[in-house]
Amino acid sequence: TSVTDKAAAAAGKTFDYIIVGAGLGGLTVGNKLSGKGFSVLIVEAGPDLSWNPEVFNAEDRVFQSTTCNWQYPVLANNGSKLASTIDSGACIGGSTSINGMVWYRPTKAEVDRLETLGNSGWNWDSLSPNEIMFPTRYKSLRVQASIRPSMAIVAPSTPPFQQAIPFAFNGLTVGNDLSNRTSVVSASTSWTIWYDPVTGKNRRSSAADGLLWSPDQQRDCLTVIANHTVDRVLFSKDMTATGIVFGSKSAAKGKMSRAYAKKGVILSAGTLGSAPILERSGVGNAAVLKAAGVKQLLDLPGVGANLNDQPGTSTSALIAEAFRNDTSLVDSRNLFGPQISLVGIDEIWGTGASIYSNDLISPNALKSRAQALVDAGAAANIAGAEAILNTTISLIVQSRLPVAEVVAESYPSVLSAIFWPLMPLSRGHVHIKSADAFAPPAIMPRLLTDEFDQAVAIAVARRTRDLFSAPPFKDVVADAYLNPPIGPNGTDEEYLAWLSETTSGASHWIGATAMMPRELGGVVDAQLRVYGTKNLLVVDAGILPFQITSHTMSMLYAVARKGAHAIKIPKFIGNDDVFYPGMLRSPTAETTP
Ligand SMILES: Cc1cc2nc3c(=O)[nH]c(=O)nc-3n(C[C@H](O)[C@H](O)[C@H](O)COP(=O)(O)OP(=O)(O)OC[C@H]3O[C@@H](n4cnc5c(N)ncnc54)[C@H](O)[C@@H]3O)c2cc1C
Repeated sequence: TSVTDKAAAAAGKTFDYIIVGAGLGGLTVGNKLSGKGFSVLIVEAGPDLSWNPEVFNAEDRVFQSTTCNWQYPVLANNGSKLASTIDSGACIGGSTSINGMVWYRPTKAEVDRLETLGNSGWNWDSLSPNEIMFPTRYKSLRVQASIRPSMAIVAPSTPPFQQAIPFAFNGLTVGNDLSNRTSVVSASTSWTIWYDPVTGKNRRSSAADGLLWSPDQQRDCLTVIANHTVDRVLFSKDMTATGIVFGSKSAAKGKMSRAYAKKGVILSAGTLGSAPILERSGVGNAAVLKAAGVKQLLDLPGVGANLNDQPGTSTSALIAEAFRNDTSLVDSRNLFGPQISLVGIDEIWGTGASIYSNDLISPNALKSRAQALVDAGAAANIAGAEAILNTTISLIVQSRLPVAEVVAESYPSVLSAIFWPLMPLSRGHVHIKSADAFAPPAIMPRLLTDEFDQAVAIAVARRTRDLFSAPPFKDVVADAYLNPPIGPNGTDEEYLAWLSETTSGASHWIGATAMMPRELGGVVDAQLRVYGTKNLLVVDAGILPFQITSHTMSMLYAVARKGAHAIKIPKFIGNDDVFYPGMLRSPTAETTP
């Protein structure tokens, strides 16, 4: 494998495939295609930071670090610029170089819903979720990589949360393994890490670590160019993708180069990167392209719409001074300390859940929700908006999947409950503002604009505070209302005001190049091909039309694997496959390394 910063390695050259973005999707597909002998060029906007401990050392992970982070600017619902930014991986490895490393499987119900939304062949059986796992560098270390015994199941340091969480969420079953969940549980989780016996530390299993740097994954026919941004896709007259225009901002006068693809161009620039590339290439909504000064080649109004993330924030309580060194209570920033609970509408509202489910399934409510999305430019048309909303609603109401995730953590002076609605109905958009490849896109997430999402967030905020004022925390907490500083009788309006100030995306951005029928506003078909084009695919998180309850990574490795399959590699799953079944072992079966 050749990894370089030099445009000359590709300028004017022709490859079988060109992949845009060296993140989870791009590296997975690149690994598969080059593994079958195709010549592959991957162009990545960010640098190689594999040497940087903030990236490789899982235990020194820095939250919201500026390292390898686009920190995309973000717009409020009224169009004004917010002070907060959006985290997204900006180096080789993409977001897997900076993410939270939490890993568990999606459920059958939601995977099967991809097919009922009109994506033939996308179901539980064909995606083989029982084989969904992450790549790691050393096969021999795969058991340690899946989960460390010290944090297996419920981390020993978290029993107080285990005791308290069912108090806050009525009827919540305390389970032990999110990876194999069949219903709501409260548990620790698996991490995309591997244990390095040489340093005695856990290393991050990023897509780059497992698929690019790994000694047994080297290729003669794979070239990766770092520090070069892809501006646009080149098309022939019949809209066949023939290559890309790319360049580095620092090169003299931003000089751009071209590279050519015989068999295909694959966009894997992430949800917030691929839609802008399509738009700069003339593919998208007519009004957006006109405003940006880009000539439209293909009308595809769904590009950039349907943008979605889970709206996250956290409540916290102040621990009384006498208990701040109590290790049975405080996990001291233990990487494996957080305990995750997934809660459904029944655990949140009990018998009152029917008020919400009746509203969700009401045809009139559906119509006005869909109209609101179209009016906001968050859906291409009413039929598409209704189809997507209905999919999520049926997962909430019929399948009774969890609607919120609560991550409980304890620090020396505070107990904290980070949470987000898991299956939001709110949608936003991401578009270009100009044809400048180096200008950030205009991102308007419109988080918590749907009343159901608001209701879930308000209720979970209240419930997590019940948790702090109940046993076993009651006697050790000095102030159960530290954040938000809203007392026990806070109104919905007070909570909503706090939520709108503090909420930001959970970093699971999806949907801006959604896979669904074109007439519903879809951007790619079930083979991940961009409608109306030839030899152009999108393989990244943007193709997921609705949220998955398992964080995105596990699902996306399956998407990328299926994407590579769609490119028709003969004998795709074989001995050379890098996804090791050993990862699937139940955490209970782990042994000390
Ligand atoms: C802070 C954070 C925490 C997260 N935590 C978790 C977690 O704990 N568990 C989990 O399952 N998921 C988590 N995720 C989500 C998960 O990592 C992402 O969903 C996943 O990596 C997305 O894969 P992707 O291929 O779509 O994009 P990415 O992996 O982001 O890759 C896109 C790549 O394209 C490059 N690029 C963008 N534009 C261009 C351009 N114009 N030219 C060339 N290159 C370009 C980017 O620099 C990037 O390297 C987290 C994400 C973040 C950011």
